[in-house]
Amino acid sequence: MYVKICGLSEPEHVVAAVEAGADAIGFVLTRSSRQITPERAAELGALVPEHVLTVGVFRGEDPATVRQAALASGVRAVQLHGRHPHGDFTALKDLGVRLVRAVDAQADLRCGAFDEDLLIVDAPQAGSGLPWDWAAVRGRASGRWMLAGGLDPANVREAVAAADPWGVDVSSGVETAPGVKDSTLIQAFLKAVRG
Ligand SMILES: O=C(O)c1ccccc1N[C@@H]1O[C@H](COP(=O)(O)O)[C@@H](O)[C@H]1O
Repeated sequence: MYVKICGLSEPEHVVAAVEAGADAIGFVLTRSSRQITPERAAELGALVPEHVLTVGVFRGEDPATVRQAALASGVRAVQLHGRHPHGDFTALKDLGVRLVRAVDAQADLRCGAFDEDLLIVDAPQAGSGLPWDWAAVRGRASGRWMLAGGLDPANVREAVAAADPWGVDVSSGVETAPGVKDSTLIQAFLKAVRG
């Protein structure tokens, strides 16, 4: 099970996620309480080994803005959250990073349909921490797709059993307050997923 821990802003939490076995780490580079600058993301990314994917999270920005922030931060992937048109992914194809499409369950749920490398199926309200009807996506998404939205160490096994995803993605569920990550919760999440 592929695991992405998102919305990191402090070195200790980046190190905790890597040591706990995360496959991907997300830095929010768009307007949010979790937003960090591309320069901060570059500092944090320097702590992440090659085999772990660093992901810059964007929502609503145009491809030129995404490109600029991706280059400044050095992330290895960009996540376009929401209903970005196919052309936004095409425009970023030459950037040399992985492309991640993050959408709600009503969108096209075939990973690769927009030339993306990874797909995230999220709650209607991204980053809210609110659980949703995970079972509704079972059998509808295909390829390398991650379930997100309201996951935490206590419910992630139930969510995986309900939706049968290829991976999982969490932010709020490993925080003690909005935007405040907790290393113990990060470790507990990885342990709950991997057993
Ligand atoms: O986390 C944010 O602030 C955010 C802002 C803008 C777009 C996406 C955002 N987060 C994404 O939401 C899910 C995690 O949701 P949850 O907090 O665990 O319910 C994940 O895909 C993040 O990348």
